[in-house]
Amino acid sequence: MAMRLKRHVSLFESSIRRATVPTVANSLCTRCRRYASSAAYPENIAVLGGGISGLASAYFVAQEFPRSKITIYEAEKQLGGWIRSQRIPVPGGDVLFEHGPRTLRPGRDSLVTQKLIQELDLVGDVLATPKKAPGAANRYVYYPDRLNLMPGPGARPSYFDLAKSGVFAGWHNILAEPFQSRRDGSIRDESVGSFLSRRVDKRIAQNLVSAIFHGIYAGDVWKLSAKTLLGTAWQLEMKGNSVWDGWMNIQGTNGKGTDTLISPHHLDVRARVNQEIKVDSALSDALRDCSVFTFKNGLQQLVDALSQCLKTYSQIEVKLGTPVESYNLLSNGEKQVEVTTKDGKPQNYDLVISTLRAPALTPYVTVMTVNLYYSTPNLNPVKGFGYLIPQGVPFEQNPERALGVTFDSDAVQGQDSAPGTKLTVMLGGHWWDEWDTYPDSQEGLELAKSLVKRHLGITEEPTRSNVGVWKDCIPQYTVGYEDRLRDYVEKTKNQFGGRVKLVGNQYNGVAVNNCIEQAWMMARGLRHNGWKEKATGLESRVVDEPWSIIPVNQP
Ligand SMILES: C=Cc1c2[nH]c(c1C)Cc1[nH]c(c(CCC(=O)O)c1C)Cc1[nH]c(c(C)c1CCC(=O)O)Cc1[nH]c(c(C)c1C=C)C2
Repeated sequence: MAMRLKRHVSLFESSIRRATVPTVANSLCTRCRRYASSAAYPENIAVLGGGISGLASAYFVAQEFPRSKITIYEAEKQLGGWIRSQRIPVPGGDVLFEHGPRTLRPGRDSLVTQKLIQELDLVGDVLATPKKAPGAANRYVYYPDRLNLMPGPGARPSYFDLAKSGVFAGWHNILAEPFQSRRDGSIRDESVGSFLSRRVDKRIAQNLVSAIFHGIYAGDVWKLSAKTLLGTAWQLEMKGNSVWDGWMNIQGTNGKGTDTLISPHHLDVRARVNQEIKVDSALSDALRDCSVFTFKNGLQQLVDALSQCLKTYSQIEVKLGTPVESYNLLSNGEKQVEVTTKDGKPQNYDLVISTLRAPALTPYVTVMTVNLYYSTPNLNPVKGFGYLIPQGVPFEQNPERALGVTFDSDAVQGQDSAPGTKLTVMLGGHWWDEWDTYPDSQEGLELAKSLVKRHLGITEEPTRSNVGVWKDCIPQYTVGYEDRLRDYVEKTKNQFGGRVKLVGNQYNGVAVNNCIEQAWMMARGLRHNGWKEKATGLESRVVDEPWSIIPVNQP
């Protein structure tokens, strides 16, 4: 703990040094700082929402502006949003139940998360699952009435069995893709399902790709946006007469092997991350060749370490159980934003970072997670990461409306002190769209037990279980998202003159890594008077510029 605090203090001091040099003149004149237009830094900042996006925003903004007072408003009594890990006592020890997000991916998107892990001194607590471990390599799709092992590094499925099940039905039509004419240029967007049906085969969307979209978005491929979620293929289609032709047309552009396309926003993020983020070898070695990673006490360890760290900053105040009702730009000439909470009196801020939901931008889905622990080890006859259930599975094979099951005792090892078998059944998502009420805990448990009995043959009663309903937890980037985002960014910029910055899982991806990266980008953009600019922080995300061609392996 002492070491952690020392590290925070030294980071804090170096931030103060960096921030003090250009602000000396203004810091001498506190009266000047009262007026936002001439102030060197925002005196009062509000962060709306205490999930991972809000906490990471407060952390990175505090590094940029060590003299600002930062208030975090959180509606719940607890920080961290739906990242929630719980230790449950069981006979012979305890086990960790993960209710929401459970693992992180180690790719390029995780570099800012890695920086955070280092600064919070969590490197020694990282648990990485090697790519070749059965808990990573064996990924299954349930179709139509059995588990199918998917091909991948370390997994050798029987191609005969795969062909027989029909899970890959329609793939041969990929050979005809180059001969399908490209879309009409006036089409602004379409669903993932429609795009795949048009370019390849409807069965690919129904029986296979919908499973992957269940695993990430718990969403419906017939509603999710191809332009947003299959961006590269969507762009390539218009670079030639087909996706394949577009791909061939961009090859050789850089003269350095295979080329690909990258959006202006991702190019910007990549350049800044490469320039500024350095990861120590201790962490990069720990994450080399790993498929996913988490912490000894689950993902909540990251939230807890971040919250503890923020508590050591005297500039930060956390208001729990304080839902924000509204925020409005004041017309007092000082460009301040008035934040009104449910019970409190309004407070004025020079800058607001909102991670709150924007209902006009995306709908949400609700997911039920049912954690099951059995004290019998190896109860599950299948070893692996888990399985996903595509939309094309017949109703009688999935009357519970489940999305998939993770095999937690295989996927992450080193969190539990008691042996046994741990699974999580995920239900609902888009299947529950328009539902007014959801199954209660008892019904949820019964649904999960009936599913694992039919799919995995597990009939034993779980020793411990937990059921959670996460209302509106995953935003859905549905058809037309890019246009709605552009309008929303424009409207927010004009309405608040740039004094409201936008961060969260509604903008640049739903993964924890995406949220942390975006918080860092936002905070970084506040430098050098960036906080005063008439911008929301998402301008590069909605810029109307062509995608760039870069080598696939460009760092
Ligand atoms: C707890 C429910 C969640 C579901 N999706 C997410 C959560 C938190 C968010 C999410 N899940 C995955 C990603 C991809 C990238 C990443 O950073 O990890 C995101 C943003 C991956 C994932 N999660 C599960 C699976 C099978 C996958 C697929 C890809 C892979 O092979 O890693 C588990 C799982 N998550 C959800 C369901 C329904 C589910 C089922 C087993 C919804």
